[in-house]
Amino acid sequence: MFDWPQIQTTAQMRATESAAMASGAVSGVQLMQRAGMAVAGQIRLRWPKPGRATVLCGPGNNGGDGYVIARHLHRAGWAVRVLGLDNTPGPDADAMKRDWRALGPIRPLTPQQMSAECDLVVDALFGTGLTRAPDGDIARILGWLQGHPSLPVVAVDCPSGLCMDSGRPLHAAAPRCQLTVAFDSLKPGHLLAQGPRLCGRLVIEDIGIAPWRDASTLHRATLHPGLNKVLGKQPDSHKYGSGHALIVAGGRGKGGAAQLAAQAALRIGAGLVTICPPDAALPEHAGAPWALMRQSIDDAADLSQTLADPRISAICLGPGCGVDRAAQLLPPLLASGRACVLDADALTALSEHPRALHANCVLTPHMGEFARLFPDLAQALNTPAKTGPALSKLHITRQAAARCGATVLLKGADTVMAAPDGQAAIHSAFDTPFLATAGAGDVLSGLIAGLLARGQTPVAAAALAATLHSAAARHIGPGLIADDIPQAIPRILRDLNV
Ligand SMILES: NC(=O)C1=CN([C@@H]2O[C@H](COP(=O)(O)OP(=O)(O)OC[C@H]3O[C@@H](n4cnc5c(N)ncnc54)[C@H](OP(=O)(O)O)[C@@H]3O)[C@@H](O)[C@H]2O)[C@H](O)CC1
Ligand SMILES: [K+]
Repeated sequence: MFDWPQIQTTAQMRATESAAMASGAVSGVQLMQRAGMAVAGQIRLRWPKPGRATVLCGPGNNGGDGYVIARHLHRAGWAVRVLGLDNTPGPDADAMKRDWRALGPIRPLTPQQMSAECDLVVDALFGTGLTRAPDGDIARILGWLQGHPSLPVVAVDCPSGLCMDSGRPLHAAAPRCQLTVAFDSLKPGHLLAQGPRLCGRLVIEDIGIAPWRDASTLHRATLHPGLNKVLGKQPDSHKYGSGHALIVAGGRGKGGAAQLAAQAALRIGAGLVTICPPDAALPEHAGAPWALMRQSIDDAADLSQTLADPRISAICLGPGCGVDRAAQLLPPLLASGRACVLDADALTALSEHPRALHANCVLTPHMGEFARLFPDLAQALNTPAKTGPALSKLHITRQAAARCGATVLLKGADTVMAAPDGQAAIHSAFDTPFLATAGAGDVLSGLIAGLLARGQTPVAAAALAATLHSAAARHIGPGLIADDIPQAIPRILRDLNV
């Protein structure tokens, strides 16, 4: 999707790594050397003056990376203490352990060996192989780190104790790291749930295994310069070439939400946008923006008649609409097969009166709305995570999309969108908490409607809209009100050279 970075699950990472090694192009030890060297390089870049490092090496290959890191930091003049286990790790990690032993001792991996007299801790305890909550001495070390929050921790691949498939900690004391250096690809856990808070600054290092990756159906939705081609228009374009979005509005005194959606659809470049309140509320929509067209829709028959115009390419139903009105308008809307966004009151109507959806629908629930539509999935996510891979927001969104046959965008600081065929994207925006404000969701629905009108596929429209929405919010910053977001879209488009 749009050249967005691939995200790989831990199972996919293992398969990629195995395929790379099976090809004979690279060995496990070489991969470990590259991984460890990359982390040491990132540490030296950010802490140019050599100091005192404690490297915590776990029982698997993550620990193997730790021994490589220790060796490189030692060579760069750092005073390095290594804490590791006696038991034999895999052959690659064992070889790296032996190389370190030629330079320095390995102390027991116990909390008694932890000392605040150091400048940096390297967490190479567990990576993608974590299957359960750490216990015993390792759990106590994690607790010790939690008790020393001012000590910088650099995570190798991920903070230990965090499930990389879900972003859910399997242990309450998973460390809050300053820097995480991950290998080859993002994993879902870097972007979901607690992952972003625990990872700190995230750097992905290429270790040369990209050619062996399976084509992923999961991407990170993010702003990048290539989007200018997606969002740009041809010099000879005609307004109908960019589609016609219809935004259904609610009754008297309830038109604001639809206005926000309509302005967003206009700003993102739908050729025409018409706002459709019931006749009694039409006068309330008389003012600016003058680019917006108005047409009353009173009932299902009115909507059917309006949708007879094939140039209407997307409909947004739900914001400020009223549950009864949404329930009344859903049948003709769904029967038309037209691309549509179903939000707010349309989602409540759907949860009260379930209806067959189709592949051109985008549902945009927040967690509360999702729980009303898919109670079993929401409840499963609420069950504490004890083993990895733990159930994630990604899993339940994919399951919901497959079950209802429509694209589902599950909102949050980590927004997940999934299509019924499994295509999915994660947009992680933990830096825009001020987006949790009245009307912001209506703007998101309008952006999706505008992009659907312009011909984007449902999952692409949802992922692009989520990305532009948070970019616009970031541009405005704290103090933002939802009305500001559509106004900021032109600035984001200009920055993208659209
Ligand atoms: N992907 C790549 O291309 C590369 C990855 N590298 C690094 O390798 C790790 C993944 O290594 P792996 O050995 O698969 O896993 P871990 O190091 O995370 O450790 C798993 C071992 O620990 C055991 N385990 C799991 N959970 C626990 C727990 N709670 N307590 C104790 N032990 C646990 C597990 O064994 P079990 O059979 O007991 O489950 C494993 O033995 C990756 O993250 C990268 O850092 C390469 O170095 C470079 C290429
Ligand atoms: K780690």
